[in-house]
Amino acid sequence: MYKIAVLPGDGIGPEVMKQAIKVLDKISQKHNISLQYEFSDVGGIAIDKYDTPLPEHTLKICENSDAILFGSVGGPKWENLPPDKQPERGALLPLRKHFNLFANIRPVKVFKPLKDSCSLKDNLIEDGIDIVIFRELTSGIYFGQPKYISKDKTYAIDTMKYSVSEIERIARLAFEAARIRNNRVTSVDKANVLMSSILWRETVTKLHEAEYSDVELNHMYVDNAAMQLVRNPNQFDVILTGNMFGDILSDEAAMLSGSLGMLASASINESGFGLYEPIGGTAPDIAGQNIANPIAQILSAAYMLRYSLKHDVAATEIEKAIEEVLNKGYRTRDIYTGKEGEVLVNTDEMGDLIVENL
Ligand SMILES: NC(=O)C1=CN([C@@H]2O[C@H](COP(=O)(O)OP(=O)(O)OC[C@H]3O[C@@H](n4cnc5c(N)ncnc54)[C@H](O)[C@@H]3O)[C@@H](O)[C@H]2O)C=CC1
Ligand SMILES: CC(C)CC(=O)C(=O)O
Ligand SMILES: [Mg+2]
Repeated sequence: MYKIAVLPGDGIGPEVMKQAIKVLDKISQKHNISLQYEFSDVGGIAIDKYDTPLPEHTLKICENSDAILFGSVGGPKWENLPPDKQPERGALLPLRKHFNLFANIRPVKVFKPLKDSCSLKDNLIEDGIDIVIFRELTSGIYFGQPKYISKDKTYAIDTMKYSVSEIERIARLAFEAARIRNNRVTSVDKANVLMSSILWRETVTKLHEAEYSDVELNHMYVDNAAMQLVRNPNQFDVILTGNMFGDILSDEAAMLSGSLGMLASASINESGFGLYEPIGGTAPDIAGQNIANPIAQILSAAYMLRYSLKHDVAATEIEKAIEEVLNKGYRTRDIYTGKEGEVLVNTDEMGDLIVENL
């Protein structure tokens, strides 16, 4: 029996999590996988209830679980609180740090039926797109100290710090992934300006020479990478990068797949424990309307089955069911283009359709 900590969070989090649970219920029944969900509050909803974004009992539930299925946290209601009390800084980042989830893996795939929703022209995605971003998740500028706004509020400081061991451990995973994919790693940095990026580049180069010289490696500045992702995404196989660059590039890459609502991620530590979440946020602009795309959350559940629970067949079946539903023309609003054959559905309906196709 697997214990799953389920933390829906804020905004669209609970709406899309409900769909992921429906899918997990169906697939676990089908494959006789015993799942025990432990729901708990995190983020803004936890601030409202317990005056803290990461209550002790939520952390305990996560510690006693085999994996964490996470929605997303934050929203306008909580953004003026002191920094440490805000949902993102006070819950999500501490959770990532607490479990040492240093590797954030963000696969970018275009489901063929969504060619028309993709922000690129058809000819660019004829062969599909299959990229995976390895983003360092527990260090870099989001965590480096010092980090403060001066008392008189005339300046502020963030620190972009990376150690060799932090760079090596994420780079190693990226090289290993490339070996079982198309054998290419693009390491993205800003080594023409940042000291941490100079060390990043040197470290990746040394590791490559010492242990992974069979993998093709090239280095790219992040500004160029942002442009190249739109110009010619198929040049990328594995993208290896730091915390902030990976955050930004993966939102950009989401538009290759049609919508931020389509991409999920796995954040794992050295022992394989993982937190699984959509790459996007709480989407306050559409929350509460039953129109969000639940596919990213459902894919997060599939990645959880694959990476933490080692049920690859079940995960693949979920991915196939999603493809099938898209093939039949069903679209939530974010991926709806109005073309003949498309049927606009809401969040609940999309969840039900995926369950039916399992
Ligand atoms: N992992 C997390 O918990 C994250 C939390 N956030 C937080 O979320 C809040 C809102 O942030 P934003 O910058 O607006 O980013 P966002 O990712 O929530 O939304 C950006 C845009 O994408 C759309 N979108 C996102 N997910 C969607 C889905 N599943 N279906 C359809 N459309 C979708 C939204 O409607 C919006 O127009 C902030 O408080 C932010 O800090 C942001 C990113 C990640
Ligand atoms: C709080 C943010 C770092 C969350 C985010 O945007 C992400 O992890 O993609
Ligand atoms: Mg982000």
